[in-house]
Amino acid sequence: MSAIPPPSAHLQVETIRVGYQLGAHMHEIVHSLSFALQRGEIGCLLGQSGCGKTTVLRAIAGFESLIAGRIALGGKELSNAQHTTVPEARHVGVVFQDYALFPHLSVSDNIGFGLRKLGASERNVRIKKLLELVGLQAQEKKFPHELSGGQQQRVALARALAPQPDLLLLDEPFSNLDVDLRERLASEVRDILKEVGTTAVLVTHDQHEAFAIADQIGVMQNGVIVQWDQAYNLYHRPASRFVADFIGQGVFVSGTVNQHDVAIELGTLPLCQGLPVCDVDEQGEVDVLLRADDVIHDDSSPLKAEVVRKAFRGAEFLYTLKLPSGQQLLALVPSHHDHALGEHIGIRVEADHVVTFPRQD
Ligand SMILES: Nc1ncnc2c1ncn2[C@@H]1O[C@H](COP(=O)(O)OP(=O)(O)OP(=O)(O)O)[C@@H](O)[C@H]1O
Repeated sequence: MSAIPPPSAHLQVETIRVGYQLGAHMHEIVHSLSFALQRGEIGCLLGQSGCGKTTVLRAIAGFESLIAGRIALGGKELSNAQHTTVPEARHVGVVFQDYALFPHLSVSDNIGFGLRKLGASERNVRIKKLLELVGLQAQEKKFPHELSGGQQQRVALARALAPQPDLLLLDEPFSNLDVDLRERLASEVRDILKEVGTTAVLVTHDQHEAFAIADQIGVMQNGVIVQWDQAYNLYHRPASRFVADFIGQGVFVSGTVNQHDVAIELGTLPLCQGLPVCDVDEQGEVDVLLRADDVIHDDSSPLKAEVVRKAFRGAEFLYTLKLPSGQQLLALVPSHHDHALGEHIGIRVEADHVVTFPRQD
């Protein structure tokens, strides 16, 4: 799935293999992984704990050498199997999960830390600009312990951006923050990176964070990228059952492909709606992915399903519904439709893109 990057890309990660030496044995963690980013693009490696995302980031930063492959930035080769340019010569900034601010330095001095080569007035102008960029003008004299987690992470971002790196790496930068704040800060960070035009790679296990910040997302599984795509396509056109399961909420129901449509317990769904070419991979018995937002609550529908579980999400309920056959579905329903467990409610399916996979028993 990971294609060889185009030679014009700003960041080229090309068939890299990375591992850790355990005694006499090299334990390979990342297997021939490739992706590329154009200048100013934000990429994200998204995957479960232990899949190797941080290892890829460390290889790009120059903390790990390559067993094979190459990494190039701005046309300059930084790593291959024979050579690893040291981290400090790469012009790559890193923002860590734990902020790693200097506790004894003020916000301004933290931001200006990497600007010591500049003259005092140039340095101050740059610090002021960065404070403005991250919205911390009022906090410039404070020390890290006087700031909230979100503010500290903004200082870390400003400090990493100060030397105008060719690439910024963000290693789970929001994982110490509240869930609510995470997504908000992720989209603020996106705005900041877009304003300065910095190319960036983020690693996270949180898909909402990935969706809020990235232009392109690589879903990782066991040291490989299984799909490199935009968030919309990962959700609506997952390339594998693993991606379908990992991204978003949904279930698989059994179906039978019949020329250009698929018959499921809830009716018949067109397989190629809106597509210029109808190219149906699977034939016969399949599993059909139904997202929670594909299942619509409709009192007038003759199709009924029993509410077996419900989770209040504020604006919506996430209902788990049981069909007469026993198959279960998920449905996101506006929360003013408050139905009791055991109640039978009318539903219909409204799926834009029908995604099928070979039947798995
Ligand atoms: N220094 C190391 N020496 C040996 N093995 C390591 C080292 N660092 C990581 N690993 C192993 O490499 C695998 C991938 O680790 P990595 O940190 O890249 O995963 P990750 O996807 O970033 O996970 P997490 O989200 O938990 O940080 C894990 O099995 C881990 O135990």
